[in-house]
Amino acid sequence: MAGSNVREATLDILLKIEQRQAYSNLLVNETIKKAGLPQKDVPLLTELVYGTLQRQLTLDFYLTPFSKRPLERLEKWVHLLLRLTLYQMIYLDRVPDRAAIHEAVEIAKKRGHKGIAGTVNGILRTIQRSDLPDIDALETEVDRLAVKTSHPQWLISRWVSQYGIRRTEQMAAANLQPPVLTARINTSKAAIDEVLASLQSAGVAATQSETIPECIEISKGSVIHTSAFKAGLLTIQDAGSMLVAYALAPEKQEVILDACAAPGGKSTHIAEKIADSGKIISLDIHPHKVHLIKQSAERLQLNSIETQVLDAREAGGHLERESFDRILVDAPCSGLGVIQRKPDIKWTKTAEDVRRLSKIQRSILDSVWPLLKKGGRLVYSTCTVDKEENQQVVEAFVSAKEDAVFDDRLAECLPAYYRDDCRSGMLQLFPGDKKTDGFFIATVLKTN
Ligand SMILES: C[S@@+](CC[C@H](N)C(=O)[O-])C[C@H]1O[C@@H](n2cnc3c(N)ncnc32)[C@H](O)[C@@H]1O
Repeated sequence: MAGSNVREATLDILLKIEQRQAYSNLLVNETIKKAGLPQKDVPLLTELVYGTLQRQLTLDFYLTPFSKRPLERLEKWVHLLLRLTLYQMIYLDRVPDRAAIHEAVEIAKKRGHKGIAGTVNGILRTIQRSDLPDIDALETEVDRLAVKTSHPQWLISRWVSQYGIRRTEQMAAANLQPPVLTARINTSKAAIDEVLASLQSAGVAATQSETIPECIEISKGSVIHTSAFKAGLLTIQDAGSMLVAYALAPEKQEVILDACAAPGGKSTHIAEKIADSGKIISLDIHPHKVHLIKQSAERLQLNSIETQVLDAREAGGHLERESFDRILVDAPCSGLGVIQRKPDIKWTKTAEDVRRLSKIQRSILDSVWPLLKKGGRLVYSTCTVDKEENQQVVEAFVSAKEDAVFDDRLAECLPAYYRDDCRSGMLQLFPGDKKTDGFFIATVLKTN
């Protein structure tokens, strides 16, 4: 595929994301599969889609003074083509500016008319000759940080009010870095060294993580076509997610509820931890997603997982009271901790979504609580850093239940590297801090 085709494919993906037709990660994977892109083009396509999406606010800030029309009044594809090209001019050293501009003009000629190609050419060539506008001239610290790190202003002010400016700077900067790709090895089936060697022979470069025993960090190559993956020796999972099974601390033969389980990353980890003994009931509200749990369990040859399509807010009325030793609520959330992997989240989620989700999270907790045995442990987790979905949900829940207390043995359950960050049965992980996504884990005990 020639360079302009990669850029056209990128433009199509960006347009679909803009029209909210799908999430970035799904579209990139689907396009790679469908278009049968040669392997050598995949890194460039991935970089162009994610890079342009990640940097879009900064790019628009730079483009604005050079466009006669306000950017939002340009045809959408023209606006996206300008963003995509400016991204290459500013952030991709390996693409010469004139090549990026030439490709853009060719695409504009093909998609539009001569006039549009001329406008695109004019804007980009003027930028090439000029100084970019100065972000530091913006009035407030929040505005400067928002534009510099390309995050919506509302989100930066929200993080500043929740965590202060330092932490916000750190998170926002980390979100612009390429994410660390990690996988979990099923160490009951194979030694890490064996799996690493098998991956290496398949062209995958990976090393064992220094923080979580069964975790490997992948620096090159794709694992899903390897024989080790097909044999069920590993699962792609973020390091933060791996900590959830630690926090739950399941024991052999126990009966466990995973209330929001698809695609099954944590259910399968729990099953691996208890050597596939006991029973894990894995619920999800979406039938097609429940299918993914089944597929994972099959690939990993795990028999202890039973799936059910069920709204966890109604689980209390469908499952037996006090029948579970442990319950995991890995709740639906805004995903504001995984912007590094899914940059569209920062442009699509709103403060209203956070509020709406926090109500769902609370009602799931309320519904499953009666199902937990006395003395049992519930783990609440999310992949967001927002306090309204994390501490505030779980603190309000615990204070509303007479038989619920935070379980401050959380730290003991976790690998040493994470222990100091636990506070009264809760752990908030931040992007850019401990090589994980932004992730929250709370442990709650049901008193006798
Ligand atoms: C954070 S994801 C779970 C990820 C999963 N635990 C894993 O590790 O692979 C949240 C899941 O909750 C599901 N969900 C959303 N609302 C739900 C509800 N009311 N009841 C049950 N599942 C729900 C979503 O379909 C989604 O699969």
